[in-house]
Amino acid sequence: MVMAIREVDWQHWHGEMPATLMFVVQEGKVLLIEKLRGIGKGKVNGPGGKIDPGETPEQCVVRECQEELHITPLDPVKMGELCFAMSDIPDIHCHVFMATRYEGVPTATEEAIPLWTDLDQIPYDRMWEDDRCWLAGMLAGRKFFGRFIFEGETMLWHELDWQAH
Ligand SMILES: CNc1ncnc2c1ncn2[C@@H]1O[C@H](COP(=O)(O)OP(=O)(O)OP(=O)(O)O)[C@@H](O)[C@H]1O
Repeated sequence: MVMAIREVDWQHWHGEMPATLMFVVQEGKVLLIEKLRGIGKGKVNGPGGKIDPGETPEQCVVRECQEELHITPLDPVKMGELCFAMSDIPDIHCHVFMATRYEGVPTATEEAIPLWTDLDQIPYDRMWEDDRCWLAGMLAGRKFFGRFIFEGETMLWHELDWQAH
């Protein structure tokens, strides 16, 4: 069977669901989570979630880290944006941040289990497929803009632009 790739008019695309992700990096490790509920339950990802009405992406990513891990990232830096055209859930527009400092102690909650991960041991086989395209480059300090088409959990198409240095 040949699967038709969904046509997406990216010029006029608008992600119905704005969301965020945070990657705290310290001493050669990145703070990932095993996500216990919501979209991508069971997968490894950064902490993050949906932006509430009236919230900025930065406010959201700090709140989500507080809720999911009981930490407050300090001075979040916006690293990129991810546009996900999804097949079975609303399209997601995700704002991705990094931080090198935080307050609090990463703590397991009902939403997430913290996983300090060596930068050279990222468990891509337990993560969303798109992470293979951008996560390593971002952790190396590069800013990006990506567009992806998913059918369920399978990535069918992607396009990634890296900001010039
Ligand atoms: C398709 N490829 C993908 N690759 C990488 N990350 C992805 C992703 N698709 C979704 N994500 C992230 O998953 C979280 C969903 O948000 P989600 O956990 O459902 O939101 P929130 O915590 O607000 O949930 P509840 O409202 O409590 O259920 C959010 O960080 C979002 O950026």
